[in-house]
Amino acid sequence: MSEVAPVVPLAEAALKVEMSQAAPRMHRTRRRRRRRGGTSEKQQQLRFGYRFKPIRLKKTPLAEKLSSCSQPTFIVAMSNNDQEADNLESVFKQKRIIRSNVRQTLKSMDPSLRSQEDDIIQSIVLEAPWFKSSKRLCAYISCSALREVDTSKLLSQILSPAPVSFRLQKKLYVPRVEDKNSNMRMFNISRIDDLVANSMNILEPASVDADGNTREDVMHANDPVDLFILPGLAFDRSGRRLGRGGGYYDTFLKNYKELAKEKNWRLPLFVALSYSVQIMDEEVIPVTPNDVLVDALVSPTGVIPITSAALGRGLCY
Ligand SMILES: Nc1nc2c(c(=O)[nH]1)N(C=O)[C@@H](CNc1ccc(C(=O)N[C@@H](CCC(=O)O)C(=O)O)cc1)CN2
Ligand SMILES: Nc1ncnc2c1ncn2[C@@H]1O[C@H](COP(=O)(O)OP(=O)(O)OP(=O)(O)O)[C@@H](O)[C@H]1O
Repeated sequence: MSEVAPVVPLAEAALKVEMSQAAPRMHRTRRRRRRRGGTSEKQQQLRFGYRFKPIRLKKTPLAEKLSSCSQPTFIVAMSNNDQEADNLESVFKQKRIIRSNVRQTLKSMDPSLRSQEDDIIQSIVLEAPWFKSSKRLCAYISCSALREVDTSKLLSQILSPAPVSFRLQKKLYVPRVEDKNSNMRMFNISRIDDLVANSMNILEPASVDADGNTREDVMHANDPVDLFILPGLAFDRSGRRLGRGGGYYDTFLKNYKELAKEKNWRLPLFVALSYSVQIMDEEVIPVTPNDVLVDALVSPTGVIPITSAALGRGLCY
């Protein structure tokens, strides 16, 4: 809907979100990232055919002109709702472009490299003190057709019976899609055999076990989760995560964070597993207010701690 708006809001309205393909500027952060072995813009150009650059609010010529006017002017402008819808549409469009490019890159990844990276990533996790000390975990069941980082070794380790005299067995919750409206639950399982393939060919638990007992839903558990192991299509070094577009994880994580706040629980650590080719520079992935940031990434080159929560829990490079 259109409405009359004064000049200043219109100048702001004319600020445009754009995905720039402009020439790169070499700066300190980027040089630092390159030293760390991150995905440089040049590498992104090679992999994806063009460079992803952070989304920036850019002043259009109209905005420039309007902000230099000294007299108040009234002209027809878009309503705030229309602008928000436009910005969201632009973010979703950019997400679709990145998804499509990363899917292609993953498809062309050499299977033996993928399998090596799977092993390294899982070994890093299995050896990590923050993993060893986690008693309750939520993890995804990897789907190789989707080229997701393998979690099978992690899951079998988590589910392997602990020696009687040893520390407590870990408790594992895994996702189950409830409907097409971004609703997902996390159910406790104790054996890999508890899983059956869903319509998307991803293994998931039935809501009742083989004996007909209702499985424990993590949202009704008495104790907090220590660690989430998250999937995703792409990640950036500021902790942004691009999923497969269903909104399942973002919706779930938002609800879980609210539950933890209500119960006064410490927040879990949110850790995503990523092949090297899925990691992008800081703030390259566009986000909406619904997107939940991850605390750290585990890639074949090591752990990338992002938030103070990650550093506080002892995650380091
Ligand atoms: N292993 C795993 N389990 C998970 C998720 C996940 O990402 N990985 N989910 C995370 O949300 C939920 C399921 N969401 C999913 C959403 C899309 C697709 C999928 O097959 N997407 C295709 C594209 C389909 C299309 O565009 O029509 C793809 O990504 O290639 C799979 C699972 C819950 N369980
Ligand atoms: N917390 C939320 N509440 C309601 N809807 C949400 C929430 N988070 C995401 N969505 C919706 O889900 C859809 C997909 O969102 P988005 O593209 O960010 O998902 P994604 O990060 O790719 O997927 P996922 O979170 O499953 O990995 C969007 O329509 C978005 O509005």
